[in-house]
Amino acid sequence: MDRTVNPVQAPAFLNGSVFYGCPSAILRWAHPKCRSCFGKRLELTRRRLFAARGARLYLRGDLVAVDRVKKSSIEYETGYLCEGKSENFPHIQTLKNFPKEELSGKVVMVRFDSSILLGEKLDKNSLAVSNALFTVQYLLATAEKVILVSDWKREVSSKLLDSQSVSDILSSLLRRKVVSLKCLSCGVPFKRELLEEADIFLLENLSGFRKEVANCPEFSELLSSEVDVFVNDSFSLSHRVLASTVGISRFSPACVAGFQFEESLRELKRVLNTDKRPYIAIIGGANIHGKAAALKRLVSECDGVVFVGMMSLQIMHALEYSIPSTLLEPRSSDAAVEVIQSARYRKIPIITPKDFWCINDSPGYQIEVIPAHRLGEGWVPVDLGPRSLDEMDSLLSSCKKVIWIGPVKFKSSHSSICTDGASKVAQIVDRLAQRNCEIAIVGNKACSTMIKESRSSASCSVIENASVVWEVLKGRKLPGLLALDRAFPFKIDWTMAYRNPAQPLVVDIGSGNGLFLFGMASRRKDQNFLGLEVNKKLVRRCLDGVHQSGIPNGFFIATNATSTFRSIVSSYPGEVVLVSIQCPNPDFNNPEQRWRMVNRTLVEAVVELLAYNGKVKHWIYHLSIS
Ligand SMILES: Nc1ncnc2c1ncn2[C@@H]1O[C@H](COP(=O)(O)OP(=O)(O)O)[C@@H](O)[C@H]1O
Ligand SMILES: O=C(OP(=O)(O)O)[C@H](O)COP(=O)(O)O
Repeated sequence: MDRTVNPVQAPAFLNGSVFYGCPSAILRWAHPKCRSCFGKRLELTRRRLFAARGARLYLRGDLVAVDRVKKSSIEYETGYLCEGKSENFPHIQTLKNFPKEELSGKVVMVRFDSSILLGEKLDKNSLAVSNALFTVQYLLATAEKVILVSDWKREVSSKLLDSQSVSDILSSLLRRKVVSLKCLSCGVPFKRELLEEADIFLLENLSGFRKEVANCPEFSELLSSEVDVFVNDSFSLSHRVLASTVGISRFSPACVAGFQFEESLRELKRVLNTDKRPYIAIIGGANIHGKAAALKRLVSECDGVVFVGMMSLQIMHALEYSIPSTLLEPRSSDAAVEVIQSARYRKIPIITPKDFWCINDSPGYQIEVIPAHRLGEGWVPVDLGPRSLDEMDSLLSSCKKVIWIGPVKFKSSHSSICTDGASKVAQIVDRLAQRNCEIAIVGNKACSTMIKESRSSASCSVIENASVVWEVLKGRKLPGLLALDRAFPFKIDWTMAYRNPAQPLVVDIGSGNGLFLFGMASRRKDQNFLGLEVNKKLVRRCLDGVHQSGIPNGFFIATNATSTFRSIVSSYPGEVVLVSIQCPNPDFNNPEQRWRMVNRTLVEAVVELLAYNGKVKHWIYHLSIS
């Protein structure tokens, strides 16, 4: 793929002349506003820093060098990284918008979603299946070779699914011979001649490779051998960092979303839309502690919350109902109290079941409807009771949007007893759909119950993999999505950027007005300097400066460095010896309000790409990662 994209649509200005007297030269072209603000800004930043209590930052008074961050020394934040309340989904590259002529004669790899194409009950008429098949058929018609890759359960309904049987299933779905290709287990990149045999191939089952889950760069590189364009069509894996979805974007000249991926992203946006009011969330499932951040967000956006699964018992415990300790989840009480407090603060109803179908622990157990306050008497809830369903029905009757996320399910070894609470919730929701209420269904069990019970033709937004939605609700970025960021240049022509692109590279993230970069570049002619800055105007001005001064070792790209650092820097032919991050937004006190430049995605990419003995520098203060 030879397409070169300059993200600022500016030519690379290199006229061969040498750049002298850097500081004054910079001040000549730097915007007057930037000049006068610069000192002030640092002072303000310093003050903000002191104020940021609890943040693990300390001042050093000047530029400090930190030894290369060792992977083992990083203790990643295990809580949620809130990066703004709105999703800020990146504008991804899509197959639909990818120039057809760029596909011609190319080898394209499709990472498909086995839960769609190899599902036990495959419905060829479903939108997901037809979109997934369309991606492959479209590529068969436009590209030269198609390589399919996925992970799948080795056994489905006691039938062993080896690569050959999956090839056969795919052959019959696509009405085209799919040939199995065995190259991953040998660990050697395959030769292009191997592709002469057919038009479409299937690689081995990725679930057999630990390097896939560990996102090993060598494995991503192996996967991408001979691949010109990578198409990700497995949206349900977007919350995970896999070699075949995220790592591969480092090695593929172009990465785009397939038709099914694009449609799922659209669906996700519809699910999260909060325009219609009143908006009620029906929340099922367990693990209130792990979902605390997501629940806080739902409570902050909804006009009412109804708990229908194990989480309801944790909330009820915090509301001082007597709940047997065997039904309480570890570390659940703080999260439950926070959810209740947030709901009270917003004066929105928080509904827990008023009664349950329960079994007792006596021999030959009985099943009965028991009011919520009697749960402590040896009764074990197995389903929602009729009063609970009636209350839900009346609360929902006037709402205009409902999200149902998570199963109506209680922890019980007697779950085979079918009292059908989930079906009754689905019937309530279906009646709302018929009355023009916008419906979003999230999670496998909620979706399958809804499909079974739906009598209306009204459409619902559906996301089967609840984890993706929970992650977004927690405020996390989806790594699978970031890997398809449209801002990713297909390929940077480094020979246009630098006179000698083999020199060691220094990257300044958030290069702003370029002062630092120009200063360094004039002093160290033996290194190249790259500024990554999100503000396009500043970048244009910096590129003008490069042009006017003829500096041979400085270059700037307008981009969101957080999501594109990996893709841009990984294609640099030389070593990355220094990454400098100056004054990253220190406003830790109110993370929800601000876009955080330094986050897990960026730190991981820096750690991965920095040369051995490379350094990370912070201006004014040092961000302690441990
Ligand atoms: N994700 C990002 N990618 C590239 N540059 C960024 C990003 N976020 C912020 N910047 C740039 O980094 C510089 C410092 O940003 P920031 O710490 O937010 O300070 P300020 O409060 O001065 O904007 C600014 O020039 C800003 O435009
Ligand atoms: O919908 C859900 O599960 P499901 O897809 O099995 O029905 C849950 O919300 C998923 O939450 P979990 O990821 O904590 O199991």
